[in-house]
Amino acid sequence: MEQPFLLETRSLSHRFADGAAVLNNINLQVPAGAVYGFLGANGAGKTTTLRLVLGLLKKQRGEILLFGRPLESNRLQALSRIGAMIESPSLYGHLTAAENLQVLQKVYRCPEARIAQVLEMVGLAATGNKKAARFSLGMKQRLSIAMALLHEPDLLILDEPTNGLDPNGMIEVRELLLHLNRQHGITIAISSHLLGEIEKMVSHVGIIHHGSLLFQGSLADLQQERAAGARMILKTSDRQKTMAIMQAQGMQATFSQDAFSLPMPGPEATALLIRQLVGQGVDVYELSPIKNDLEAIFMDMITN
Ligand SMILES: Nc1ncnc2c1ncn2[C@@H]1O[C@H](COP(=O)(O)OP(=O)(O)OP(=O)(O)O)[C@@H](O)[C@H]1O
Repeated sequence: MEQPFLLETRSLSHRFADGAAVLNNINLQVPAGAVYGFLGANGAGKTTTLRLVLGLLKKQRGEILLFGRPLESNRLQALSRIGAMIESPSLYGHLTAAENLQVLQKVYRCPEARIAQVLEMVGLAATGNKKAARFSLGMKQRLSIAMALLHEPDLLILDEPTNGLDPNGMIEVRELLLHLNRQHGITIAISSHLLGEIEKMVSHVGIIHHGSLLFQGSLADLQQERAAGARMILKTSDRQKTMAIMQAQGMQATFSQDAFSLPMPGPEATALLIRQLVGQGVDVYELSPIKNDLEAIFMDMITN
């Protein structure tokens, strides 16, 4: 039977020698063909997870499966199918893009023609004699991605590849990754703390918080989950009357910082609420849904 996940972890946990557990039972599932966004704030445990997956850290508890087989019994073969960028790019500034790639091409012993191919794939084919030190940060990131692509991997694992980039650089990298996924069929796992940025490119999301996976699924699943828990903000001129009217309608509202927050009612219940408020002389200053993007979902998930 074909294994549907290129990367999977089961109950992966980790503790550094000097401290508390940093990963608790992480069950990542990266389907073939996905762009999987691994989201979490700084220190949530993304890099530790990715380092474990690549065998850069010694596994303590749980299982890691790459291409459907345990990492430990299949390490070299699995890693030969993975391109990774974990730490910030280590490029030779005094070399051109092609020369940087030549260094690795000799290590990997892949055909020299592959260099021109990957330069083309990442949009650096026209950089000629320009030294890497003079590249923009976005170009440097793309060159690092070219390095990760040199041995024709099926899976790219990128730790915060848009970190430190300006908006144009982020767009460049995002478009490149989408191109690699759609045109070259490469599955991508990308970590980020930039929620708005990643939302535009991922098909699947895993959200990690304090070492635990809070959510995993497709972007559509996440939005659905969010819609089920959608809330709205209500500001009026009279707190007591408003609360009484809402309670009479069976609405569970909370009040803080001069506004009510309540589960999004249906259109009829909303209309009735407004009619009753106005009918009892209460002015409605604001009635608005809480922003429904990944950022809001994430905030919801980490504050609840
Ligand atoms: N070598 C180490 N020794 C001890 N603690 C560590 C080590 N590396 C990471 N940590 C701790 O483990 C936790 C998770 O760190 P990790 O780097 O995995 O988070 P992250 O989500 O990748 O965040 P960032 O984006 O800041 O790298 C943090 O509390 C961090 O301080």
